Amino acid sequence: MFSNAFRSTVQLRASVCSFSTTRLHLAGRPKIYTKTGDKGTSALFTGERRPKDDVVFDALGTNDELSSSIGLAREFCLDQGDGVQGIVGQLEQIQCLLQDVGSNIATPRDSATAPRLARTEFDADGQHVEDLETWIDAMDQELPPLTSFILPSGGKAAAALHVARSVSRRTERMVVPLAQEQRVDRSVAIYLNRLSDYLFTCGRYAAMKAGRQEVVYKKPRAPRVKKTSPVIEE
Ligand SMILES: Nc1ncnc2c1ncn2[C@@H]1O[C@H](COP(=O)(O)OP(=O)(O)OP(=O)(O)O)[C@@H](O)[C@H]1O
Repeated sequence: MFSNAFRSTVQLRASVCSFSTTRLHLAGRPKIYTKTGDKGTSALFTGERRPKDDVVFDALGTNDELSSSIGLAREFCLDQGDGVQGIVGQLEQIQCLLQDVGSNIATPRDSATAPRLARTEFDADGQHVEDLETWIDAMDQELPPLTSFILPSGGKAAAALHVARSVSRRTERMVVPLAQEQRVDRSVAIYLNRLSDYLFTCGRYAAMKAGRQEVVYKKPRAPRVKKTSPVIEE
């Protein structure tokens, strides 16, 4: 299941790829369904087809979930308004970059042609990671220091940002093995790693701006053991 944003970008990108020639047309208008995926395989940007349970599609699908969960968090930030408008703009930029992350994942670095590799390179100069770090540091200046574990909480925007953070970590887990095998650029794994720190900080920041207390971890009390009178066996 794909978000419309993901579909439209993938299909836009697909239009420059060889596998787009299989798309069905109705009165000159491309249809959203090609039916080419019905047999359980799908295409990479190189045109290569693989089973849909291939690790590449796991990574692509999880990256899509990440963008969707950021989209939801962004909507909650918009609703919250005051104090988090800056985050809204940043999240939109990040969603655009995640489309580029998807292109990188869908273009195996170990087999794609040089022009395709160049077109889908991600964050070669580390600027996108640096932007995340700048945004994290700016929010940290305003936040109270962390003294205990916090639980995802602090209002709808903050809690949704924590969901996005955990999806970001799952995307990273899918991408790391591909990066280790040099099938995805290492910069993608680094970006996802920093993104989860950014989303964590955003969650705390949104809670603070909403005037909400973050729920902190408290060690649950051990159940009290009932004292029973000794059983005297006859
Ligand atoms: N289940 C999936 N999970 C993650 N990525 C997928 C999945 N299915 C397809 N993809 C990737 O997303 C791109 C766009 O998805 P799309 O749904 O158009 O593919 P399809 O299932 O092969 O085609 P169709 O839906 O037209 O039969 C594909 O080219 C492929 O790279």
